[in-house]
Order: sequence, then C-alpha cells, then structure tokens
Amino acid sequence: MRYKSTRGQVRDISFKQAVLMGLATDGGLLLPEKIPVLSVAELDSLAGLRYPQLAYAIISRFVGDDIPAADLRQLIERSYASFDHPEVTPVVKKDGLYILELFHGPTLAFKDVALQLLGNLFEYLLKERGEKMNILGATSGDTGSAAIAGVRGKDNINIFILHPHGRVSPIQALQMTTVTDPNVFNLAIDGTFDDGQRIVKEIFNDLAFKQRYALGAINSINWARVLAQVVYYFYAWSRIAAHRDDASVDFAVPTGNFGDIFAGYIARRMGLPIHKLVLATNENNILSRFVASGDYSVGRVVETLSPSMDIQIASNFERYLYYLLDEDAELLQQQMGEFSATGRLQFTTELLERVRDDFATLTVDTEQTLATIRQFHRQTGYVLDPHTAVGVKAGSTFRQGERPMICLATAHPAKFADAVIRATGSAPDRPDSLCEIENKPQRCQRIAADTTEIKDYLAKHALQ
Ligand SMILES: Cc1ncc(COP(=O)(O)O)c(C=O)c1O
Ligand SMILES: N[C@@H](CCOP(=O)(O)O)C(=O)O
Repeated sequence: MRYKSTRGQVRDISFKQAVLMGLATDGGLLLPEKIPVLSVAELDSLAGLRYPQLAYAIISRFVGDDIPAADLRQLIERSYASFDHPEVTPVVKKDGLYILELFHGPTLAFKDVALQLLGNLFEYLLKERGEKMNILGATSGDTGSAAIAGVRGKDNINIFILHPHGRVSPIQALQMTTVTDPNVFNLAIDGTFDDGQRIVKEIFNDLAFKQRYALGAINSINWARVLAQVVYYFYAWSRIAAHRDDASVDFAVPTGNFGDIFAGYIARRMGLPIHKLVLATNENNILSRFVASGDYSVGRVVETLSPSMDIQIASNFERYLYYLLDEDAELLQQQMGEFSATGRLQFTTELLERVRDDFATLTVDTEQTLATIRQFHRQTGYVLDPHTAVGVKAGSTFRQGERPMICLATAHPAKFADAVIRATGSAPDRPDSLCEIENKPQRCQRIAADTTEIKDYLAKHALQ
C-alpha cells in the first residue's frame, strides 16, 4: 500500500513514512493511493471476530508488508488490552437506537481507540530506526489526554499539547494537566482550538523546523488516526447487521474536525453497506451548513455544551473535498487557497447532490442537546454525554424503518458532568480513573496563541 498527498506533491510513500510524516510535506493530507474494497464474502467473514482480530483484518490492508504480520497483530492486541470492556467498543440498544460505546479506553473518549495504537506504533517505529520524536498536537479536549495517555513515559518521545485555555471541561483539563511525566508538556493557549490547529499546521509547514526537531502528529492529520477509527464502523456493523437480508445501516456521528465521520466515509468506500452517514454538529455548524446548502463559510467559534466540537475549520474536510473533486490535486489546491483567502467555498448543485448521497445532517443547539440527554435518561436510564446527545438527536431524526441507526457514543458522560447535571438534575457516575483527579498535582504552561512563542518553547524543551 502506497500513500499520496491531497496536494499532489508527495506520492508513492509507504505506510510507515506516512505515519511519521503526519502532515504531508506539501501542506496536504495523506491518503492511500487506492482504497481496498471488501467483497461480500470478506465482509461476512468479519462477523464473530474479536475486536483486535477485526482491527487486524482492516488495518493490515493499509499497511501491506511494511510491518511484519506478527508485529502488527501484537501492536494491535497490546493497544486494546488497555480498554475496560472485553468488546473494546461494545454496542448497546436503547430506545430503538444502537449506541456504539467508544469510551472504554484509558481517557474515556473515542480518541483512545486510535491513540493507544498510534502511541505503540510510534514507539515501534522509533525503536526500529533508533530515532527520537517530539509530538506536537492541538486539542479541543479529548485528543490531548488520549495522546498523552498513549505516549506518557515512553522512551525517545516528548509530547507537546496545545489546548484552548478555559474552553475545555474541568475534567478534560485535569486529565491532561495531572499527567506530570517528564516527557509531557501541556500548553494552555489564549485562543480557540482553531488557533491551536492553525499553529500546529504552521509549525509542521516549516519543514526545516519539523525536520530539526523530528516533529510527529497525533491529530487526525495523521492517517493512522483515521485508519484506526475506520475499524469500529466495521465492528459495529459486524455485531448488528452482518447476515441480515438487508445488511445496510446508518451511522450518526457527532462532528467537529471531520475525522470520525471521514473514517465512516472510508469504511463506506471500502464496501461497508452504510446507507447514510448522519453528520451532527452543535452550533459551530459550518459542516452542517455545507451539507444542507453548500455554504462552507467560516463563522466565529462559539462555546457550547459539547466543547470538543467547538471547531470551525475542520481539518479532514480537505480529504473529503479531494474525493469530491475526483482526486484532482491541482483543483483541490486552488480551492484550499481560495478558502484561506476568503474563508468560504461555494459548491455546485451537482457536487451537492453527491455530498447528500453520502451525508444527511442536523445542527443540534444547546436546548436540544439538554432535552435529548434528559429524555433519553428518562426513557432508558442511560446517560448520554453532550457530544453523543448531539449525534443521538440527529440519529433519531433520520432513523428510517427497520434500518439500524448506529449512534457513535464518543465520550463518557463523567467528562461533562455540568451538562449532565443541567439536563437530568444529577451527576453521572464517575469511573475509577477520575477519582481524586482534582487532588493530583498539575503541570501546565499558559502561553499566547503565537506560533513564534510556541516554536521557542518547543526548541527549549524538545528531545534532540
Ligand atoms: C467527545 C467528542 N465527540 C465528537 C468529536 C468530533 O469528532 P471529529 O473531530 O473527529 O469530528 C470530538 C472531537 O473532535 C470529541 O472529542
Ligand atoms: N475534538 C478533538 C479535536 C481534534 O481533533 P483530531 O481528531 O484532529 O485530533 C479533540 O478532542 O481534541
């Protein structure tokens, strides 16, 4: 399997090179040169596999012979041994909807699914090459703690995570700042997640700096992140719909940076019978406006009950746009240039029809989010976190007949207790990993949302 960039200047690189490159050196995002398609028999053979086995069946198609099979199997097994549920990502049925629980990893959000694996992959690749790496990432709350949990204490890796000061939930902040291992550096920036992601991309685009400090990416910029997230679409389908006469399903996905739902789009292109991907956003709804009316224009980031989705400029939109433009890298580059200059893109009716074949969409506001948590709790006793509630509201809106609607439960409600208390009147149960978290020592540096200052900080603290 070989990889290429959406911007056309990087091509024919291996899986390992793609993982280490993160952001493509031409400023684009990496994609496989060809997406493998599974036959019906191959799809059916997934039913009954344990999660790590199924993960191997999917991931190995994108790795090829770049990593020996036994090593890849072992990396995958080890990555999912840290989950507290034997199924890793179990599916439960509630109120006619299927809830795909993605929060059984160490930091209680779906990011663990990919970042446990990516942490182990980095360690493996660096050991093989005898190299060191400085990870640089931005978070709106969940990627940061999951990435830190994936690499804390590992040899030859330092990690620098930018989070927007005061704009993540108190538990999300503590899950990052209470990790005081010497290789972990938390930076609270005075700005939004979009500022953090822009700074990260600017730093990666300084190729001399990137090379000098051996920078690595843990955001969904990194193809390995998207790839690991493709797996649970297959897993959920294998548990619910394999062998049904009509094996098609819908997925409802709460969306911010467009990584999770883009993984679903890849699964669909691989032949998984996904009828629709329901793209659910909070009030930061640039993606929803795009699907509904072709209006892809940046607004101001507003604070909502689902802070991890308080994002306007969704990184993986570029990957989707590349496919929408029939893999025309030149046209893609033109469009991205126009978007940087004007903050908007306009789409033809013909392209929009194609978009609507892939996605349905709904914007879910604060009142609807609270009402969904409240009603779902009353009817089923099940507590949704506010991000999941955004997806559940959209999923129940678009559920059709007998076709299973699978809603991605992206975080544990205990990470967002304030919203849950507002909706239900009581606090969600706290998993053991959060007990006493408020009393632990913390380490975090407040810093301006300024690329030069952050580069200076990195240069002082990077492994060399
Ligand atoms: C809990 C939670 N739900 C949903 C999302 C949205 O996922 P994506 O950014 O991949 O669209 C995020 C973060 O991005 C998140 O942390
Ligand atoms: N919601 C995310 C935002 C970053 O997205 P990523 O998938 O590109 O890492 C977060 O929790 O940080």
